[in-house]
Amino acid sequence: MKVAKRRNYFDICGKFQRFFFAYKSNMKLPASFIEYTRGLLGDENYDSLAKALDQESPVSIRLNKLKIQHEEWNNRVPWATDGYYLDKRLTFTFDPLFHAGCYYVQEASSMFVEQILRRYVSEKSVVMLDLCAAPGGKSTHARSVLPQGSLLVANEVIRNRSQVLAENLTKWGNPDVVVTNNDPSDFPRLGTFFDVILTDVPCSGEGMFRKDPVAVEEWSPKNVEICWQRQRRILTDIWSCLKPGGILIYSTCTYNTKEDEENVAWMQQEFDAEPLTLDIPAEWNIAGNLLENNELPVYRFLPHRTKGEGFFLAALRKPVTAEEIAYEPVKTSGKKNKKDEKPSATLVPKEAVATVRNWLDESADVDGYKMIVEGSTVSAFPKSYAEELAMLKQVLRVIQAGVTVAEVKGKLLVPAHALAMSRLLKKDAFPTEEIDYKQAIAYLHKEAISLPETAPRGTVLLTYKQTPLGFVKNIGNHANNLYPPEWRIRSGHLPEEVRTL
Ligand SMILES: C[S@@+](CC[C@H](N)C(=O)[O-])C[C@H]1O[C@@H](n2cnc3c(N)ncnc32)[C@H](O)[C@@H]1O
Repeated sequence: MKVAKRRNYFDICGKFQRFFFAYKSNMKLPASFIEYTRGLLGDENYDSLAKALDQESPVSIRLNKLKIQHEEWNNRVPWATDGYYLDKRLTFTFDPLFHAGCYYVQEASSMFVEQILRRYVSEKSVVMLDLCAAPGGKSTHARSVLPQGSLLVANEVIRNRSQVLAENLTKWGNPDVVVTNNDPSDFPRLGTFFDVILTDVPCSGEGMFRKDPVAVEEWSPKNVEICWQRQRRILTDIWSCLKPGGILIYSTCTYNTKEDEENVAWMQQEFDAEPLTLDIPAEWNIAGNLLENNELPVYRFLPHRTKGEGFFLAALRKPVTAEEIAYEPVKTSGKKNKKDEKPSATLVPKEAVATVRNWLDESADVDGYKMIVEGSTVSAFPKSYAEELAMLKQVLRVIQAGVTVAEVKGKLLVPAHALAMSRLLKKDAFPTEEIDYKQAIAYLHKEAISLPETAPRGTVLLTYKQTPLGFVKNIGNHANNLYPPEWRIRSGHLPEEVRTL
């Protein structure tokens, strides 16, 4: 479809007042949003959009192929290999398979990122940055789609959100991930480091109005202004980290052209970037550019045309002739401080590292992983990216790298919960006990579990529907629960009707 091209923002918001609407929405939307968006889309399209915003949001999930082997189900999200619409919302909090990382609850339109990755990032392994990554929808998705041998750096500037990001990526189970907690302005010292950068920037959130009433409350024309300017600052900071020939994916969940087309046109001009096109089946109903006299290839999801929320995406390539910028190591004063004189004492004996290595699955290319000992923990990280990790650690606040495999606690070597979630876990490294739904929920509440008399003593891996859920230490009359306390289900109320995958 061709929707009406954009008129001047202020013409529409300020001078041009309407008193009669062909369709009046039940959702209370800000008048200036209605005026502007009606001008942008045209009456007919705006009325359809308003109607769609009064419907319930579709529910969709993305399955994790590392954990669930599935035949193709009905109701697939057309642009995502493992994305599915559900008829009804599941009781996600009370579904053990959700906590085991078997699926991610993700809005369908935003799964479109997959199309760019499959078209432009499929041939060789890459180092990809997801700059604004929490809670991790697009990071977990990218991790499932990137070519084998790629490294994903997932960053989130807000500290507590970066913990949620780390949790979701841990549950997703792919070890080739680094999680950082930095402002975009911290990155340029890395030089031209990344082959692919995803900037799913903070935006005015118009596309989320139906799902999130707070987005409506927080919206204002002033906030739109703040957003597009902040987006340009973020893009300026991060563009210098993209390798020549590298790809930047830009996305928002908003409709206005200031944060969308105008920012993409600005990048094209400012950075001499090449906009990239995709061949999209017409029946997907994805809309294009809404700016007048502008043919930039951009991909817009409008809830009355596609089953999902509002979403915008464009991709640009950095010229291959662009300058390569070297990484700038941190300069030290030359004086050694006390901390530098001795490497920090490790609390992990060598034999323990050898034991831990045996917990990893040989069929998962464990030889490609280096065991890293820091303080009392042992992690596994891809050897081929050891140098990149050292640079990232110099420049950024790395909060997680690879998979934590074990921790030494006193004289004990305790397997980490992240190992239970990881594809690196050797299936027979620990005795396992299959538990039922009631026990699984008790485990996720971090309650003590009772295992059958026949269960072995010591560390036991609990599985639910044959999927690893986490470890316990079985001491006979009960088993101590090793589930991370900060991840436990906090709600004590179990709904009467529970719908699980
Ligand atoms: C649209 S959300 C990201 C959603 C995420 N990509 C996903 O798919 O789950 C934008 C993120 O940007 C972060 N953010 C806020 N201000 C920022 C800034 N100035 N620079 C970078 N990121 C910022 C927010 O905390 C938020 O997590």
